[in-house]
Amino acid sequence: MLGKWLSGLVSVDLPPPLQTKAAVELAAVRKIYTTGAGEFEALKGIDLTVNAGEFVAVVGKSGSGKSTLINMITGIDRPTGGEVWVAGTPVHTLTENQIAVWRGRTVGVVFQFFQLLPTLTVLENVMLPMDFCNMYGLLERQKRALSLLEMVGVHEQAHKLPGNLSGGQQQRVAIARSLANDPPLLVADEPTGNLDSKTASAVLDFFKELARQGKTILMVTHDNDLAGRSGRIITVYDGQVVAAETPERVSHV
Ligand SMILES: Nc1ncnc2c1ncn2[C@@H]1O[C@H](COP(=O)(O)OP(=O)(O)OP(=O)(O)O)[C@@H](O)[C@H]1O
Repeated sequence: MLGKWLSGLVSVDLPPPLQTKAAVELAAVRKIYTTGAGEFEALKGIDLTVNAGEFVAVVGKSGSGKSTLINMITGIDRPTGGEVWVAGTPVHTLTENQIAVWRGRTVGVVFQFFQLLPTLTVLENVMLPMDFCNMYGLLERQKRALSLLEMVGVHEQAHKLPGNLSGGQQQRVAIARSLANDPPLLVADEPTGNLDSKTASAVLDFFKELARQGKTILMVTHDNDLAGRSGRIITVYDGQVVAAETPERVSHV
């Protein structure tokens, strides 16, 4: 059943991306949640441009709309209005199947609680996005997964189950997995929220290095010190972007 669905996805066509310098462009993005208590406008017309190779931290109080914003960019959820462009693809126009394929190839996602599959080995977890998108040959997938694990320093754990690794090691595996299909954009929602400060700092260094190599990184964080080490801080307040400053500027306001 799953295999049939996956092979169906492999044949899904995506619109050819437009040539653009921007990695992410949001225009007048709105998100309204409908609940039993009525409608709630979580995003109130967001305009935002992030260029390729930028490392951007997204900060803001709890409930301000950071995760909702990130979910619009990854296609995990859809905007009620406005446009979301990622690397020249109009994400807001894609079908559900197109979004699944597009995300697998274009966006690496890292979560606070790692979300590794507990019954697969570390190696299999990292190979999963390549299997899902039918990227690289079968032998190449394993080689590539091992080299990504080596890059994040956990290759010796490759044949263990995630539950046998520390939190910091699991997050490194999750980062390796997010890079499996060599996506141009990495989106991390509170990636260090469950890590001690030393491990969190190491994860941040790793993101900085990836940005230096040309990846675009968007990281939601509650940690102002870590945000200050990114290239740019975007502050979300009450469903709106209220500041998009350089860290130097933000640290003085
Ligand atoms: N599925 C949903 N249905 C209804 N309301 C939602 C839903 N998801 C989020 N919200 C509401 O939208 C607002 C923004 O939520 P969001 O999770 O984006 O904020 P956040 O800044 O990421 O918060 P946190 O830092 O606590 O994760 C909140 O008021 C939240 O309660």
